[in-house]
Amino acid sequence: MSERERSFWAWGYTDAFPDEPGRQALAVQVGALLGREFSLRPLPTVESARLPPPRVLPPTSLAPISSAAPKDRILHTYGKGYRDIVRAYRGDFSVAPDWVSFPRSEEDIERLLAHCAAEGIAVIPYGGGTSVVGGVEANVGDRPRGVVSLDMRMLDRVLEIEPVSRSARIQAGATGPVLEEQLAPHGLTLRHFPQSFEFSTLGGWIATRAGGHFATLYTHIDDLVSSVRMITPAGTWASRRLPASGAGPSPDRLALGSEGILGVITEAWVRLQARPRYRASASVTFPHFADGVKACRVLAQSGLYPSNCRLLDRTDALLGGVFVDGGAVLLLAFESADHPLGPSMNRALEITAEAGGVCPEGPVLREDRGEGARAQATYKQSFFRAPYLQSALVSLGVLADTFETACTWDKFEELDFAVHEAVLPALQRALGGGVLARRFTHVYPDGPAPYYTFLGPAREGHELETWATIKDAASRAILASGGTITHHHAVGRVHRPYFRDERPEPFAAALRAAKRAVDPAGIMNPGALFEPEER
Ligand SMILES: Cc1cc2nc3c(=O)[nH]c(=O)nc-3n(C[C@H](O)[C@H](O)[C@H](O)COP(=O)(O)OP(=O)(O)OC[C@H]3O[C@@H](n4cnc5c(N)ncnc54)[C@H](O)[C@@H]3O)c2cc1C
Repeated sequence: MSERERSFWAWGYTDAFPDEPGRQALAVQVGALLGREFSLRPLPTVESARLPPPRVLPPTSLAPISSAAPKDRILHTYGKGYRDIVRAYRGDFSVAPDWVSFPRSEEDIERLLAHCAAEGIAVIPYGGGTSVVGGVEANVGDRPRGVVSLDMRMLDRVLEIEPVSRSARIQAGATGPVLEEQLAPHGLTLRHFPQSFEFSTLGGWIATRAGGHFATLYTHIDDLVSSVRMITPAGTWASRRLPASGAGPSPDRLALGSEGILGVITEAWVRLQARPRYRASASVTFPHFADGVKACRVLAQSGLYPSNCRLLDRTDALLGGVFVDGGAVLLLAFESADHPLGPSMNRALEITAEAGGVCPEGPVLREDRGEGARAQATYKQSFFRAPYLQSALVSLGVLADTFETACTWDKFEELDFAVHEAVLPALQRALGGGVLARRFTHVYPDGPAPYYTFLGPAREGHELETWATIKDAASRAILASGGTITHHHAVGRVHRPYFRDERPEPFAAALRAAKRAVDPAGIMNPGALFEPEER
């Protein structure tokens, strides 16, 4: 377990949170973008946190693995979405769980679930707590007598590596860095890098169907899992480890995206890859965003499968501190453990040039010789800072959040138009202005995954209502124009009403029936995916 202290309100470690000069610089940057001045607000202290006393306490048999200490309850109250950070910044921990358990074995989990089922206490599986959709929030309706947060951090080992099939059996509480560190000496990687990699866990990725950093091919955890082990209140759900199977509906597919409502995922066999040796990268600028969209579609349908194909509009690039002389920039990359990538990159640049893209600096081709850690180091530099900055923005009085979707290529233009038509006026009405930036995080042969960031000057004391208005406008626009309510952030509690509109009703009935079968007392994460009273 890490010695470093995690912030009780913001993203990440307290020692990595931007210092005062860093926040001043951010205030200047965001001030220039939003056309007004922002000043530093005082940072909250844990002493000012308000939380109710626990309604129930762990029984003696569970006491050695449990804690009802205020600090532990505070740290397990929220995920890390905008509304979580705002509530924690305000010191509002009114929905804190009654206690937190840290199981060390599957037997501990079985004992905990049996106790909670008998006593009518809700159990919320907790991986890294990086949910941005209220997935770990103890907002569980009126029925449960109490709420336990079940933190998986003690179960973080790579248990077995099977090199012939390039697979590993890994415990669900392993975070990205912890599991990669254990795979590195074997020259292997899971190669799953969500932006929350530093804290999110294998179990959380499976439970939310996480999407990794790579733009194409094996980037979703769905494709990297070959079997799952889950402890449900009704018994152990363990699938067989197979490369593929046509034996009826897949038990893994039901565990994937189950968001803690069926049971606790304890381990999984995952498919590994050799660490990449060859890399190629290039930046391509387009006069208009639409030109970049066209290039991405042709690239996604070309069979080249770039590892990165991240199209940023001008505002999105500016948010990352990059000025683009045009309407969009495409960050293009390939990587392989097996073969040099010059030909793939050259063909990709022909495609982007046909769509009007220019790559003045040309591609960069690299070959790593046994420097397995480099992928992670590069990833760290470019990716780890961003979440810290989002929390820092809250402390400057900036409303900043993201939302994401996926749609087919034929619907993208209409969806993008509808999102702008809905969000910009909502920002104007609520905050007197703001900006909306967009990018593609993933591209598929049949459509992109657009990802939007909105920012505006928050109205102090009204942050949550304003956020809800903008989020609702964006979500409705997305659903009305053929997108999904989430491409990789999951449903949780925040997307629940929109998920209801997206899913077929017979499927919802089947899922509710599956939950009743494995969780007859209805204790597993009530309120995620379904209304708490929906059973
Ligand atoms: C800054 C930031 C960047 C992010 N970037 C990405 C990204 O690039 N891609 C992406 O997909 N998501 C991203 N997310 C969202 C989030 O990180 C993912 O949903 C992630 O998969 C959650 O993992 P976790 O371990 O933190 O799970 P938690 O947040 O702890 O839990 C999420 C849900 O899974 C359930 N759960 C957790 N562990 C288990 C288990 N062992 N068994 C059963 N249920 C469990 C919980 O009950 C909850 O419903 C980001 C979030 C933040 C804050």
